[in-house]
Formats: sequence, structure tokens, C-alpha cells
Amino acid sequence: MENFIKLGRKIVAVARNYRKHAAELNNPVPEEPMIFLKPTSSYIQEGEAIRIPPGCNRLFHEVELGIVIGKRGSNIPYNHYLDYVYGYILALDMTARDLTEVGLPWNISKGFDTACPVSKLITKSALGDPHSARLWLKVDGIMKQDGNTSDMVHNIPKLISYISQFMTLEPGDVILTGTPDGIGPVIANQNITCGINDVLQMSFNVE
Ligand SMILES: CC(=O)CC(=O)C(=O)O
Ligand SMILES: [Mg+2]
Repeated sequence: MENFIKLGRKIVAVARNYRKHAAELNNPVPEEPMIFLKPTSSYIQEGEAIRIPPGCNRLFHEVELGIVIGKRGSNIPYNHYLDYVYGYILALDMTARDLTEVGLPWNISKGFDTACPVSKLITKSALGDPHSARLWLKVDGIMKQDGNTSDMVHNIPKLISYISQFMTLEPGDVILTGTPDGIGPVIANQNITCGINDVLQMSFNVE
């Protein structure tokens, strides 16, 4: 499972899961988790660059905690969620915001090649409490996002139990848990560095 990318399973992403982020976009906070999919062809790892998709003039960063699923399951009970978590990753849900604003679906605006930069796997023990993890992101060294997973509207057991009512979760699937506030634009030749607690940092250039 260290190599969740090679397994090529699905990326399930959660939208508007932090109140301040929903507010910065003037969006309502959904009562139930709001889910979309990103294709696994959008994965990149450190050493690869983020590429601005054709027609995009407002590419935005979103730093997120990702959950890597370790066991197949559907209708997973809330209290059993941890049995299905293999580990975690730090991820970017890169978003072509001008394409998102054209309307739904978000397949291209959030699914273009390079739209999902990810870290290597973080073990459960290395992360500690996933509901108390600092997520931060800097663009060219300037802090833009500085949030904490304690502010998630729908927590990890809720996300796993909710999603698995509709989609069987499989080993290697990744759930992106939504972004805290502070999202903003990046342009070519800028650098994004982000981190989670003192556990891990990663860095990507925009091409
Ligand atoms: C509209 C969005 O970008 C929603 C999203 O991806 C989020 O993390 O919130
Ligand atoms: Mg997102």
C-alpha cells in the first residue's frame, strides 16, 4: 500500500469541509459531505511539476489531508473506520478555478493532469491524531494557508461511513478531506511548499 499510486484506485474528494473555506467562496456548508472524484492520472509526486491546464488563468492551491484506504469495505460503520485506514498523505487539490466557476461538473477543473500532487505515505503512528493536524502551505515562501484538521465539518469516521454507503472503498483508494481557508492563485515559475505537523513537507514548482 506504500505504493497507492501504482495501485491506481480512485481518488474521492470532499468539498466545503471547512467552514471558513466555504465562507471565503460564499458557499453554503453542506449538511452531508459533498463528494467528487479526481482521476488517478492527475497524481504527481515530488520532482514533477504542476502544469497549468489549457484555458486556465486562475489556478488555485488547496492543501488537504488525504486518507489512504487499506481494506475493502462498503457500509462501513462509523466506529469501525480505523480498521479501513492504512495511513495518510499530504495532498494538493489543484483547481482551475475559472473552469470551476463555469459550473458543474468539476472533472476538468480538478482532474487535469498534475492536479493531484501527493506526498509519500504517512503511517498512522507517525501522524498521531488525524483530527488534530496542522496543515500549512506557502507560495514562494509566503504563508497562504494555515489550518487544522480539527476544524473539519465532517470528520474522518463520518466521511468513510458516508462515502462507503455509495461507493465500495478499496485498498489504495484515497479520500481528500477538503481544504482549510486561504486558497489562492499560483502562476508559472512559482513554488508551493506545504506541510503537515512536523511530520512531513513537500514542494512543487508550477510550470
Ligand atoms: C470548490 C472547491 O474547490 C471545493 C474543494 O475542493 C474543497 O476542498 O473545499
Ligand atoms: Mg479541495
